[in-house]
Amino acid sequence: MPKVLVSDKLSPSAVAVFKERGVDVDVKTGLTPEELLEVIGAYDGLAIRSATKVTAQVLEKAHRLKVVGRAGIGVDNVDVPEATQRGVVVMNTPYGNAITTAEHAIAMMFALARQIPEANASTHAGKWEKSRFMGVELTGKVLGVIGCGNIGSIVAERAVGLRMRVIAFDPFLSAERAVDLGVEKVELDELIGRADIITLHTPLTDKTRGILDADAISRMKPGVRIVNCARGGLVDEAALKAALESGHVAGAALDVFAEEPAKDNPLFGMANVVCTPHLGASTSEAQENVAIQVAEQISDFLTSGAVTNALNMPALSAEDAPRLRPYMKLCEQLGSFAGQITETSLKGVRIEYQGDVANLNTTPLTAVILQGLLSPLLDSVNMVNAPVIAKSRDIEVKQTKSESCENYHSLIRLEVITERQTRSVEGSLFGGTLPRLVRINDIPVEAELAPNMIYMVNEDTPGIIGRLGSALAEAGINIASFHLGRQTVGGQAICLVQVDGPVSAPVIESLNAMPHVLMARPLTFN
Ligand SMILES: NC(=O)C1=CN([C@@H]2O[C@H](COP(=O)(O)OP(=O)(O)OC[C@H]3O[C@@H](n4cnc5c(N)ncnc54)[C@H](O)[C@@H]3O)[C@@H](O)[C@H]2O)C=CC1
Ligand SMILES: O=C(O)CCC(=O)C(=O)O
Repeated sequence: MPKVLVSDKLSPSAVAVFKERGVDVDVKTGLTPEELLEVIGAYDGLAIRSATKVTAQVLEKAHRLKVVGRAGIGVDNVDVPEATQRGVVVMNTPYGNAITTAEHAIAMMFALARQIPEANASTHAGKWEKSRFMGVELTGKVLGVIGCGNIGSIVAERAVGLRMRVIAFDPFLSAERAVDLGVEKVELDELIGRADIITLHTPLTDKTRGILDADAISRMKPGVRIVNCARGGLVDEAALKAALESGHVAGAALDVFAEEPAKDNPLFGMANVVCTPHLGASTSEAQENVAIQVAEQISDFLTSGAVTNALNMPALSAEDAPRLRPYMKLCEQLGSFAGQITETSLKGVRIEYQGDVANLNTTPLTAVILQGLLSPLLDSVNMVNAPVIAKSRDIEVKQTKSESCENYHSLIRLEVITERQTRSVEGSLFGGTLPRLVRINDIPVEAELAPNMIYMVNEDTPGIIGRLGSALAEAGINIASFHLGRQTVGGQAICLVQVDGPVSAPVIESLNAMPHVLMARPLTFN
């Protein structure tokens, strides 16, 4: 039974989902980084929010870990490239807390416009400072939304409902979507110059870090207000402080900070700054949504291989997973066959999906082919990191699909280009489930791939099979099955022999030394 660690505070519904779906679960919140390093090796899955930092060090110790699930959106607390390298799938729950976070941004905007936190504190203190808290109306004001994805677009819709004029900057916002939302799509400079209030809803990336820096702030309208419910690093806090002090920025509402937990921030204590401790996603509804969603996603992945909302792996629905499973096996074997007979460095890979298989989601199949191909050549390759490894090694991967297929319901052809030659291998499913090799280097053959095999290429002359049989008999190796194929009479021939145990290097050497043998290799398959 797969085992999952819940290391951040998640709704108890998550535990119920794990149990229902046959996953063993431990809840250990508040672990120190050292404690996490000690326990992580025992788990197949890790469910987190933002407190747990899934660092390279944690991943190094996580020998069994297959999946990290973030109950939320931002995964800046997970070393995703390192997870990918180690073949760990990283998932998030992209929609579950979007409404809640958008509502928090709207609440922050009102809090800022009407100075509600300060007025609240003053009233509780019995001061009744009615004339001190003069606010501004939001109706008719220009709201600049930076990042108009799930959350930004909900904020925009709500703001339109408040009769604000909404302008948005997002390189991926289409003109049609902008019209649907009732927002005006603008460039960043224009937004900065026109907005009365700016709200941020982008992820923190190398491009967005400091998107509101001193220069951007200096170009804003005097009296502008800034709301940040996305990530702390988007706004330069020192520049914001200076602009608040000078009065150029009238106020800021911040749910997120450059360093969190934020215990000591330069903006704390300023009169015109409203702060919340990263509460954007903190409603019971959102936490219930993301906890259930992350538990479902992790469980499905660990029990059926279904991949939902992964950031480093193609999606694979629970419906597709069983249909792809027999092809996965075939693809792994085709890749592994090609990898085991490849000696020089790989330049390119061409994959053709023909027939019924062309109608399926073939991205995971390509990932498995690459896994099979690279595994004999490199350590620790799996379907998560294989495409990344191939890319990092400049191996060009091309895939084509064709619904027509001559002799089979489905055929998968893999062509591997190395420095010295191009080899191909083709396979199909017999009876819809049984993987079979049907062609090697365009020579027809029909073979099931078994744990121990010998692959031999030879000249098609009499006596070869007899000598091969004798050599194996002398070495005490029992032959389970024999598969032959040839290009033309007297041309190149191939032979795939299934044997009952591993074949030693001296036996392979003796086969390679036989006359008319061009190549003999031991092969192993899972
Ligand atoms: N305060 C909180 O508790 C929460 C904060 N968040 C933060 O909100 C962010 C946004 O979440 P979603 O809207 O769900 O993500 P999303 O992926 O749906 O939207 C992000 C948008 O930002 C845009 N974008 C990317 N780079 C940009 C750039 N350089 N300039 C302008 N736009 C750019 C993207 O095109 C995308 O449309 C998350 O990345 C997360 O960091 C999310 C949930 C809760
Ligand atoms: O889990 C939380 O409270 C933070 C949510 C968040 O920042 C996110 O989903 O990106």
